[in-house]
Amino acid sequence: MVCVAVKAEQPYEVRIGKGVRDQVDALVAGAARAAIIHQPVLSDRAESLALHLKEKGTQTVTIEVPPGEPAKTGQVLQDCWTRLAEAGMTRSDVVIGLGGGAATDLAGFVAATWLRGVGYISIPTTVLAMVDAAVGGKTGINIEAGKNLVGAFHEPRGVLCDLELLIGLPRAEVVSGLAEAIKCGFIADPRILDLVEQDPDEATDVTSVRFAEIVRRAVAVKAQVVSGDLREATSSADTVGREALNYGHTLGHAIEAHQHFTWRHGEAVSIGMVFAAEVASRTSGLPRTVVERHRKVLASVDLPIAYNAGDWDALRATMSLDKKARGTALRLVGLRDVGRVTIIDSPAEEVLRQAWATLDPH
Ligand SMILES: NC(=O)c1ccc[n+]([C@@H]2O[C@H](COP(=O)([O-])OP(=O)(O)OC[C@H]3O[C@@H](n4cnc5c(N)ncnc54)[C@H](O)[C@@H]3O)[C@@H](O)[C@H]2O)c1
Ligand SMILES: O=C(O)C(=O)C[C@@H](O)[C@H](O)[C@H](O)COP(=O)(O)O
Ligand SMILES: [Zn+2]
Repeated sequence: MVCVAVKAEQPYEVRIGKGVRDQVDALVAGAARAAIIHQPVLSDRAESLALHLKEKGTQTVTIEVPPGEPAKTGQVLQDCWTRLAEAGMTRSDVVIGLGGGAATDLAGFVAATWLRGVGYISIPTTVLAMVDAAVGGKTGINIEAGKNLVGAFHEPRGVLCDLELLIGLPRAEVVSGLAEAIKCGFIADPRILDLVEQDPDEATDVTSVRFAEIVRRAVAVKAQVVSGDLREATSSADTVGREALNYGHTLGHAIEAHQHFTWRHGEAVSIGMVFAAEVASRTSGLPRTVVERHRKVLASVDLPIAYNAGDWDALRATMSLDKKARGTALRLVGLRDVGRVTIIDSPAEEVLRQAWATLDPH
């Protein structure tokens, strides 16, 4: 098993291995009640975890939420609060999030808001949630106007990644998670790019050694970046903190909103990274070879690299609600080279349009 430490007010570990869900006991210790918020596909596992905890003396309630983005809504949040009230959850009790990133984002936000904050344990069950969503304490929900516009920072007590849970995960979901791993490759660890490029098929095989190394490396990047800038508070053009993890997300999130949250997050981020690279090649000296490397490595695992379903002006307006924007200035994460992140402050509208035009598949 691999343990990756995250520095926070209360430091915690991301544990990656097989059977790590058995380790939940130590994290629940001291809580009289646990609420397990899970996606429908995990209902059997949620029930067996609940039974296990009951046998150890912890009262449990299981709360099933819709699969995917429909879980990240005000209505579902409110339903969860109602269930916690019915269960009599107190400040010494814990919420457990079991599922993909949509479920862990929601469950973390439930924990952040219930009684102004109770303990939270994350058990991610998708690639994307393991390498990204479950780590770092960003929690929240979407509103129609945009992605994750309502949320809080609330760090988990621990993150348990059981790679065996990924067996049976649809390939499209595996690949969506790889988009975030590839992002980590471009911003910090080029070895991840090598691992995908050398054998894209094996990279998408969740039972392979190659895949396990990609996951470990991506988690290490996420943990290191988050540990250095927990609240996304420090960034300048030369020293970029947690905002680096938002590479590809300014356009990516706008696409998700315009597609009414029906797209996979990683697919939208994939297009967003190509866009950001195209902008960076015009503003920050990113070599064209690196821009083309984006297209090649993303396409090698069947991630989308083109987009023609959008009205630019509408997408551009949504991008203004990106959380990195300050005042009227759009701020984009860019690269000077692989592993050299920069902030592109107030890019010229013409440059954005040019980068947008390169996404046209025709
Ligand atoms: N908080 C963060 O730092 C952060 C980081 C990255 C992404 N996110 C968020 O994460 C979300 C995307 O997460 P995701 O890609 O995991 O999507 P998801 O949670 O929607 O899960 C994808 C699908 O896989 C199913 N699923 C989950 N586990 C499964 C399993 N073991 N086997 C089979 N099916 C399974 C789910 O029911 C769902 O239908 C987005 O909302 C995104 O904004 C948050
Ligand atoms: O952890 C972070 O910080 C990230 O930006 C990781 C992203 O992959 C993730 O999608 C995050 O939820 C986006 O954050 P947001 O602040 O733009 O909503
Ligand atoms: Zn993301």
